[in-house]
Amino acid sequence: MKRALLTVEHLTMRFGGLTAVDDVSFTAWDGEITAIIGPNGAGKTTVFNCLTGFYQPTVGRLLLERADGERFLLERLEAYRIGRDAKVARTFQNIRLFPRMTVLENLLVAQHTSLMRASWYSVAGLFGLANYRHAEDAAIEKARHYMELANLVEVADWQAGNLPYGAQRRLEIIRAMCSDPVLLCLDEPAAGLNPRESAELNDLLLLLRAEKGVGILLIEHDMSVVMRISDHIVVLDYGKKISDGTAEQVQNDPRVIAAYLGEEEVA
Ligand SMILES: Nc1ncnc2c1ncn2[C@@H]1O[C@H](COP(=O)(O)OP(=O)(O)OP(=O)(O)O)[C@@H](O)[C@H]1O
Repeated sequence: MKRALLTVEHLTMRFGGLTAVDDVSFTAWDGEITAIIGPNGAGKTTVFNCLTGFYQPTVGRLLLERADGERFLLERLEAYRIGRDAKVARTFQNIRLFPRMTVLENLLVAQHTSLMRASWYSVAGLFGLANYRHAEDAAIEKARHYMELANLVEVADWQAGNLPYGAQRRLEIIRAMCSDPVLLCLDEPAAGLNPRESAELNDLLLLLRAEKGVGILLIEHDMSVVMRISDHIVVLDYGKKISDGTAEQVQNDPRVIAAYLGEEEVA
């Protein structure tokens, strides 16, 4: 049965006289891929920024309900608690890896918090404590597992900044997964990718959904990605929600065709 993971109610964000997001409500279901689409300036990134604590919404309730029953009102949490406690992870439009670290090191840094906890936040923990060694082994194993899913094992020792662009995008996504999120928010993950890299991105996101059951919320302009992998699409235009449904429903919605997609792209 479907379970609501994120329920957005009446989200409104004003910047002075400009209403960037205007009374938007939608649900993202657990274990599903939900896309937020819309023309430039429609308010997509602002929705993400409200969800991840960069902006305090002017109005609205952002309820995250985890499978264990814990509930979080994201609009009341500071950004670090949205990541740490509510388990919402995010990537950005521009890639933010550590370019001089290797692929593996990027994935281990992402698990820094659990490693520090195992070391009891003290250098004593680093010298021979079984607890720490186990945590370190587990972190390497988790990194290896995600590198396999993202087809990055062979480049584990490459500096991240030397990877092809598509591989950097996939690394960023699996780095976010290393924090065990329940909701993964991806801001234009296909931006700048060639068709082959977009297909590899699709494969990775479908694998993460199938194997990890993580809920994915993505902003994307690339319709070859959106229409192929999304379970559910929310369309914004001038800050308002104009459509909400499956890829087929949204593609056939005259308001979407008029506002955004254009008949050519729909075909
Ligand atoms: N911090 C801010 N201060 C003032 N206006 C802002 C701010 N952030 C966003 N806006 C405005 O809010 C509107 C929505 O912007 P937003 O970036 O959310 O759109 P978007 O749908 O993500 O666009 P794009 O597809 O181009 O990234 C735009 O008019 C933008 O100029």
